[in-house]
Amino acid sequence: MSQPEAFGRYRVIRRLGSGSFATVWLAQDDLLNYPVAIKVLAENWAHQMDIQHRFLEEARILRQTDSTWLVAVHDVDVLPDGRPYMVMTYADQGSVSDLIRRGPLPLEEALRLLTEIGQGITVLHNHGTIHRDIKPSNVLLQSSPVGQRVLVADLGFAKAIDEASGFTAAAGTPGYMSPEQSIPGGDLDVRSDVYSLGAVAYELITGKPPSRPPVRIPPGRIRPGLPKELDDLILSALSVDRESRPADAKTFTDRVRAIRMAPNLPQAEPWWQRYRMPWQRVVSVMASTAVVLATLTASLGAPGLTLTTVGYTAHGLHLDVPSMWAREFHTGQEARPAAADAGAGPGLLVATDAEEWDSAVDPAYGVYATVVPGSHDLPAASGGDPCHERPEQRELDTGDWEGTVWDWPECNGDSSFSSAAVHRPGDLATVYLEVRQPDYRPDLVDEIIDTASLG
Ligand SMILES: Nc1ncnc2c1ncn2[C@@H]1O[C@H](COP(=O)(O)OP(=O)(O)OP(=O)(O)O)[C@@H](O)[C@H]1O
Repeated sequence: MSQPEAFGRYRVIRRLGSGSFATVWLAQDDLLNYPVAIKVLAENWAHQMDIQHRFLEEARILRQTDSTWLVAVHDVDVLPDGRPYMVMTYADQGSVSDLIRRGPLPLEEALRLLTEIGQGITVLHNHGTIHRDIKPSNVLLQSSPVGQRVLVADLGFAKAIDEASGFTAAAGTPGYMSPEQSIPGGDLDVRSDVYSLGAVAYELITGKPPSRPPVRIPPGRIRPGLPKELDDLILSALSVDRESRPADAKTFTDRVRAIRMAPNLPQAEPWWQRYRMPWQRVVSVMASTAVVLATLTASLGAPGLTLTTVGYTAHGLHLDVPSMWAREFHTGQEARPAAADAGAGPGLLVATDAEEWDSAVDPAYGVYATVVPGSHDLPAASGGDPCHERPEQRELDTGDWEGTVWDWPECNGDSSFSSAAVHRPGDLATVYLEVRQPDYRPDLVDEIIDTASLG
């Protein structure tokens, strides 16, 4: 769509973005000397009466609710070609999704944002409206004299359109939508929004949305040190059974506020996202955990990734592992039976939780490594199938290390698992490794292998 000069009295400055159903423009109200955001329904939808009706309905709700925590609609009109548009408050600081991408938020900041989002949704619930598409990209941010405030936007318009246009597919955004939303025509109530609030809370705190329901990993597993009440609240909001969720946005928000106001709110340093921190901060965090991590040092490996060097002196094996996994160390950890059958003896385990390393329900993230002397091959290393399905097998050559990697991109739902048997040309020893990580990143597996050294 080419840039129009103006919508009515509003002079267009630039396009802010497009969604599935509309384009949003930044414009200037020259009369009042104020910037506004103008959302114009896309041409292909604009001539369907039911969709026009929904568009205006969204504008009406936002006009009527007129809340500090919701995007305000100042005006609506129709262009000469029939496309309706609404004139909204301009959110000049992007969205919560942009904010999360920039790095981990201090817990206090995450809870403040969550409280404000919850207040916005409470206003909608009091108005008898279900948002239906709460996610970080639909929560906008605006500068205010006291800092920054949240503006909840986009009232589930996409969902409304799907219903209005008779699509049978379920709509919403995976990761944020409640299980009942994935049933086309499923009956929804305010507790669907409570589920999404739980998902947004999960992402604000851990940096990533929860897995598909049922969600089994509490946020405190990814960001240790969270108040237990917060873990419990988020998991209850994410319950598959909506009877187990907080009754509405207000109940949820009141509980977040109480946790935030409690004396001695912990920092709950975000281990999982530490690699996103600025470098200086990484150094100081590493220094403060050096006692726990014994003789380890921090180094930067892949762009943006903080690695901790670990050594297993029994085998002269050293390798770098992501610092956020290096919480517990076990030397002498038994190899998986199939690997043991192929000659792998006990090795080094570095993980977020050594006891849960092999748990199918709630696995820990980390790296297991051992050395098999006198061997060039470990054909059975992938056996024993920790993930109950066939792995993807690939050959690896890092320049230093050669061998085979077996990947299970989705291992029991909540993590990815890889095992590898690699050797250096000329060495009569094989290094056997396992990596369990939250997301499937084969590049990370390869990088860990690449950092290995023997001798
Ligand atoms: N009031 C606003 N102020 C500033 N930017 C806005 C405003 N409203 C929307 N935007 C931005 O405009 C873009 C398009 O928004 P829109 O709501 O149409 O779609 P979306 O939410 O990105 O996608 P979809 O509707 O398909 O889920 C987004 O990048 C959004 O952040």
